[in-house]
Amino acid sequence: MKIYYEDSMPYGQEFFADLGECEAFSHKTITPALIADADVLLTRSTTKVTPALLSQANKLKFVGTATAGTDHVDKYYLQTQGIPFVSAGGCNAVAVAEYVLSTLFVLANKYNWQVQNQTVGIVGAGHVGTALAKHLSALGIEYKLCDPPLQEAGDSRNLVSMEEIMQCDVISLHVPWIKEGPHPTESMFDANRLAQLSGQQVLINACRGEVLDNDAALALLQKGKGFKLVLDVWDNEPNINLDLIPFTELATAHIAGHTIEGKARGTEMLYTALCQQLGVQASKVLSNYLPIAEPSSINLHKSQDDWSSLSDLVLDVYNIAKDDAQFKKLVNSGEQFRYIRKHYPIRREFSAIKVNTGNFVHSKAIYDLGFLC
Ligand SMILES: NC(=O)c1ccc[n+]([C@@H]2O[C@H](COP(=O)([O-])OP(=O)(O)OC[C@H]3O[C@@H](n4cnc5c(N)ncnc54)[C@H](O)[C@@H]3O)[C@@H](O)[C@H]2O)c1
Ligand SMILES: O=C(O)[C@H](O)[C@H](O)COP(=O)(O)O
Repeated sequence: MKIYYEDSMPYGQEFFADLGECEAFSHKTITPALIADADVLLTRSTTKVTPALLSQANKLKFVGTATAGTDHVDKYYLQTQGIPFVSAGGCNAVAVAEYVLSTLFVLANKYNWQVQNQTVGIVGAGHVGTALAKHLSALGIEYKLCDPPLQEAGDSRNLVSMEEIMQCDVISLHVPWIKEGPHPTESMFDANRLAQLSGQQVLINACRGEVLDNDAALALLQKGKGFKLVLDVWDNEPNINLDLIPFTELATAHIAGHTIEGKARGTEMLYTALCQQLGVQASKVLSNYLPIAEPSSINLHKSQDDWSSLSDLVLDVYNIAKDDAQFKKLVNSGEQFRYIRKHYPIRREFSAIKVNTGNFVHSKAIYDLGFLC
């Protein structure tokens, strides 16, 4: 059996080698001819899985993406061909939640806010939205969730309208890119909605660039409309509108989900699904491969107040300001955008790090964030 996996997938060889003959490919050089003998195709979001790409893969039996987003895959085509398709929803939900938390602490330090006094509006209450809500809850930060599809499906949580979300201090977007149907998300934040934001409000987009009209945002910001924009994802990646960058508070190269755990969990999820498809017992687990974090334990800083200690801890483990500075220094083309993503430094999730909290008053919050005791 021939298995092709995208080279940006961590531990691809380790997970799949026992299941067949494995070959890594780059999204930059993959062609229909290269994967003509594929039984299995495993990608990340950088490979566009189109009928054209699969046109010679006549014995393809399984396609998987080790990502949460699936907009790069022609799922309808796979269905018409009877080819099973699997994605890795939830693999990087915690990574994105930690990205948003880091954003909150960085902006709180910059603008002298009390982070605990902010209300966060979460659009999309799926894996990422729920993980973010859990993190905010651990810290006692108020949040609201908006998800009309889940609301219609009878989700038991207290889901609110977009109008209520628009009143929040911070709005964080966690929906798939959906072009049509009853709840499309493409340009959900269009010129009209963006114009309703005040100068104090923060808008974070860490889902898909096309959910927020980048041109409209730029036009408003150029006119002095002062909402605070944080972008991890962009229209038309990797060839993004570079003019927008100076108007962002924080900007990164679509790396919100790029912890080692977030990426590798995606590989593990595909491995489990492929084993199931093949009727083989899954015997490998991610914990066999993940390296020990560096450092693997942290002593809580003795800061002037409790919230500073929490802020210092979160920013010690992941400080988005560093990614923002690197991005703004380096990015000047689509190629550079890709380069920054490919060479993203090792980032760990809170769950890889033990915190010695001593008798810190918020020890429970720290463990509820996922840190090890
Ligand atoms: N930047 C990154 O690194 C990164 C990482 C993970 C996911 N993502 C993106 O974020 C998206 C969400 O990820 P997830 O794992 O939570 O997916 P998910 O499928 O678990 O959740 C998405 C939620 O959005 C809701 N939704 C759909 N249309 C909506 C609308 N019009 N208004 C409000 N809610 C709506 C759905 O009902 C669902 O509950 C992914 O599709 C992916 O594109 C980006
Ligand atoms: O959808 C996802 O899971 C994320 O956007 C993910 O981070 C994409 O990662 P990539 O395929 O670009 O490595």
